[in-house]
Amino acid sequence: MFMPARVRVFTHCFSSLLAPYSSSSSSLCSLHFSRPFTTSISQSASPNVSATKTPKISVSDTTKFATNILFIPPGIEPNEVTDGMILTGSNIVLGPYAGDSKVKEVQFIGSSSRPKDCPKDDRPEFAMLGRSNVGKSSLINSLVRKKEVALTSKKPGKTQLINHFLVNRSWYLVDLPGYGFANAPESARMDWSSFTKGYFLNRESLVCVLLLVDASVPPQKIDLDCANWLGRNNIPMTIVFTKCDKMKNSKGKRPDENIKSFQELIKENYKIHPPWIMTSSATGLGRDELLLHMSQLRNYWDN
Ligand SMILES: Nc1nc2c(ncn2[C@@H]2O[C@H](COP(=O)(O)OP(=O)(O)OP(=O)(O)O)[C@@H](O)[C@H]2O)c(=O)[nH]1
Ligand SMILES: [Mg+2]
Repeated sequence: MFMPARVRVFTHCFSSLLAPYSSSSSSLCSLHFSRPFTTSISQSASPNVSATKTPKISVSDTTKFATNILFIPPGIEPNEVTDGMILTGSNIVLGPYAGDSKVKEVQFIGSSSRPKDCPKDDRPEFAMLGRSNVGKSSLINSLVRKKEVALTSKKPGKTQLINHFLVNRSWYLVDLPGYGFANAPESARMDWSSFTKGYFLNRESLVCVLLLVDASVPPQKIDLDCANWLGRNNIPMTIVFTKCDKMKNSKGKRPDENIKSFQELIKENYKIHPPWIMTSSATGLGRDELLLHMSQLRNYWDN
């Protein structure tokens, strides 16, 4: 049976034993659930990037404890994981598919108002998804180290179209309109469900969705609903916590506490925890690590 590569490999075993799902999008969730990606990897697959085999050294108690919530990429067995293979500020294990993650050039290719108008060249792509103002466009600028490749604003609703940015002439970063719009003017609201959902459900070249979650606020229902919707539709995601520099927040909880709460809520729905990483576009935190993670997803995809 034909199954897109992304479904075979990178979905995170969304549990069918879910607590009742309250989102109005539940009618879209009739697709089958995938098996854990770790069991669907071909044993004969060989990495197409050079990688030094990490010597087996003892695994700390922390790692042993965390193994069931680590993201273990293709090419590695859970018992091969050592502390040094886990990317800082994340649950992501770096595997043999990780390769050159340097951004040498970036080109803005164009904006599309409909998913069917997006580039048709099948290059692998990563899409930024998240509430309006969470920092999607800023993260693109941070990843490519350019200030205004993607336009940002303090006001929510800045990005209104599907914007494709070609990196190193070989893969795309895709900036998308945000959902939520809690503080946005009425004119900036849009029908996220018909516009952006169509993109996620039909884009064959989508390697992974980067689901951006603001770490400076407690978990929001709309973000959890979004994560659940992606899981139910077998769309692979990496949770990217943004604004982790906002540590001096005197009111409310700190980013690390908010991240922990979000993880706890996500854990209920995923048998295998999706990859997550802490970032800040203001300080560059997590930038290199996220690029490395994307390189391993991309290289496996290309394989
Ligand atoms: N402190 C801090 N501020 C950030 C960070 N990322 C983004 N911001 C700020 O958050 C605001 C929104 O950033 P954008 O990148 O435009 O957010 P967006 O998600 O693209 O928003 P929409 O296009 O409206 O959906 C801007 O004022 C950014 O400077 C971050 O990591 N730390
Ligand atoms: Mg934007």
